[in-house]
Amino acid sequence: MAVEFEALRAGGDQEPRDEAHASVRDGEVRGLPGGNRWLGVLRTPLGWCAATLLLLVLLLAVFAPLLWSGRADAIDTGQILQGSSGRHWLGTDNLGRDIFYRLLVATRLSIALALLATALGVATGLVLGVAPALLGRRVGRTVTAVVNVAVAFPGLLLALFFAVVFGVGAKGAVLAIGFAMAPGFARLTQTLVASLSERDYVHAARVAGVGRLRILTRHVLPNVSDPLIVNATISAGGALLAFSGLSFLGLGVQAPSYDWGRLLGEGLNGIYTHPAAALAPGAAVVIAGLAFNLTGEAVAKAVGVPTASRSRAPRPAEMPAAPSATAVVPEADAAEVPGEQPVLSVEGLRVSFPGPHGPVTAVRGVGLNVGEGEAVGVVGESGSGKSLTALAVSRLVEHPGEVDADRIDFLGTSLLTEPSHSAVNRRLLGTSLAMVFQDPMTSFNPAMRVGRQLAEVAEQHFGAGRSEALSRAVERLRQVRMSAAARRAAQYPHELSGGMRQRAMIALALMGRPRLIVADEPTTALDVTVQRQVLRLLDTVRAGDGVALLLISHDIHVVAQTCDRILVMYAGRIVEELPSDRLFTTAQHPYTRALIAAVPHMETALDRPLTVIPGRPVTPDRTPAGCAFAARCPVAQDRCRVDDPRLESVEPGHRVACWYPQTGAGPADSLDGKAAFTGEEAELTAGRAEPIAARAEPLAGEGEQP
Ligand SMILES: Nc1ncnc2c1ncn2[C@@H]1O[C@H](COP(=O)(O)OP(=O)(O)OP(=O)(O)O)[C@@H](O)[C@H]1O
Repeated sequence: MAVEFEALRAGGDQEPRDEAHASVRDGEVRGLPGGNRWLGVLRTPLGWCAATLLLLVLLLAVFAPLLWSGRADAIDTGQILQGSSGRHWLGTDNLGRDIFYRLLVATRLSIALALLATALGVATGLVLGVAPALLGRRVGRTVTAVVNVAVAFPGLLLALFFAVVFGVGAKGAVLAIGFAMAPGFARLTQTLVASLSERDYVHAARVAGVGRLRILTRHVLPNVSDPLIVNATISAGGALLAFSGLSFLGLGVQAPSYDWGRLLGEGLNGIYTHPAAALAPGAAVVIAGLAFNLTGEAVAKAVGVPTASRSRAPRPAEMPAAPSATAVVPEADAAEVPGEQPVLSVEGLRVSFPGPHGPVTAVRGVGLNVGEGEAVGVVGESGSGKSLTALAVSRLVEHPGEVDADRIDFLGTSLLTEPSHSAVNRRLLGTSLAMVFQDPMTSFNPAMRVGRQLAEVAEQHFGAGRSEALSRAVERLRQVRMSAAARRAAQYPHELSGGMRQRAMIALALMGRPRLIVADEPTTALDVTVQRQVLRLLDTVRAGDGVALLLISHDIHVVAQTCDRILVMYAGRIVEELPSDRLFTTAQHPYTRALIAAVPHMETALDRPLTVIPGRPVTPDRTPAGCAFAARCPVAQDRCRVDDPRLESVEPGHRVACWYPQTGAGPADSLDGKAAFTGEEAELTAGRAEPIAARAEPLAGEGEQP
């Protein structure tokens, strides 16, 4: 019993089952229908053994009491405590009753009580497991702490404790075993829910204003059901063993009822004279327990969930390597957007996470404005804080991340006056802000049809009925040039190609009435052709509907082609802001110029090494004093290593945070010959920043096949 409980507890500590889900979906992507997978598993030794044993146990549980209860209960005082014989295969008990028939009849009670206890354990565990996601942070933390304490107790000890609390008898034992199993399930559920709540499609649902309960029931629980079912099946074997143990100790089933544990206890008195009477109930417990365990393993194999016997060891959590050195940063105001009030206005945005030596600030005083219908690109190396900035303005940074800002105004309303998940923020962001994430596969709930996911926004925000919402979803899919939109709406995300999924994601973004689309690396996972189509689609949407766009990318050419203005981020700060048509001619920050120079292009000489930016980007926990780029900068002076420069305006619409901005006709001029740059930069001219809308090519979505 303890072994099974501990296995369940260990399951709770395992890595989130992303791999499991990935493999399930991979199986589907490879085109294996669900039925074939199950048949395939049934043909394996594990599959047919599990199926045969389970069938045998269930048949006995259903039919044995109907067929043989008369014989099992028949008292024969002339045959008391007989050994095995042709008439009584396993001998008789102290009232002369046939032990073999009693054993068969006891199957029903033994199995039923074990299943009941398992159901109670799973249900209680589920409630405790989802509570932190549903309740506020404080209550959630308390529930998690209680679960953690309960998990620390050995399962056997908990079961015995509850058995004493709930009293002797079958009912008390069911409650005892059920509640003893609950902490393990709660931990497993918490881990699974927590791992899924960081998925893009959950973020997307959250930003679309879908409530917590609905997110949990529609987007999270259906996707964690596989591992829970597998663990429940395996735990049923443990519950059977636990129940037999309690009955054996006299704490479970009471006379005149009997289960295998009770028969085992009675048989033990004569173990030396009639061993079969004790061994047979023990064997029955082992066989039935094996049936549940093997079934659990077979189910796991079919759905692709790693079980305790098939999973790898948990990885230790990643720890920051060095003491936090959060630099003090000069605050920068966002550049003015000419004309009307900006759609988004952010000032002094900081995002920090707790570190071993105090908070580590990953976004350090970012200020930005996005005007009506304007496309603003955020570019920078990996880890520069682009995604966190996007998540922070969308109010999606999760605990323990802390967002602090002087101002985050969206459509003239401050998002800081209300808690991030407040109904006011949800409504405002849900209808007017949309997010498009990098990975179109993780951006959709794999268990829901595409059309339904789109329709959810219309149902949630516009009170549309089911069919009306679905027709709106199909209409939006058509708008993003999805071929056979109605058919695609009825498909699951894995049935669409990567480009189609990203189009569907944009259609999802358009289900509300977005005034701003935040697209975080929307084309990184796509090939070059599809990338162009998606970028052009975003541009068309922007031009057609006047939707503002905040496009995040590590590819400076992608943002230059798509956006009006570019913000270059380094180490959690904006180091340069300029119009994209001036990027290749007048960029002044050495980092921006290095980024431009590092991108190979058609004219790049293939016989020379590609240009790279020397050194590595700084991490938030090792941000140095002074300019964070100084250690990699070919023009840095002593001052750069001491004082961090402010983001200062150098000309209208152009701001640079550098003590020694590089001026000249092209980014390469003043840096030519320095370590980070080559003469190839000179070839990067203004003509390269051709806006996508200027091209006459049609969108080529129709021909795309999944
Ligand atoms: N939940 C978190 N806890 C601690 N640090 C985090 C967390 N999320 C992000 N960071 C850190 O914040 C920094 C900025 O992360 P962010 O994801 O914004 O970078 P990015 O520029 O978007 O990079 P990429 O292009 O690779 O996504 C990184 O150093 C990252 O390690």
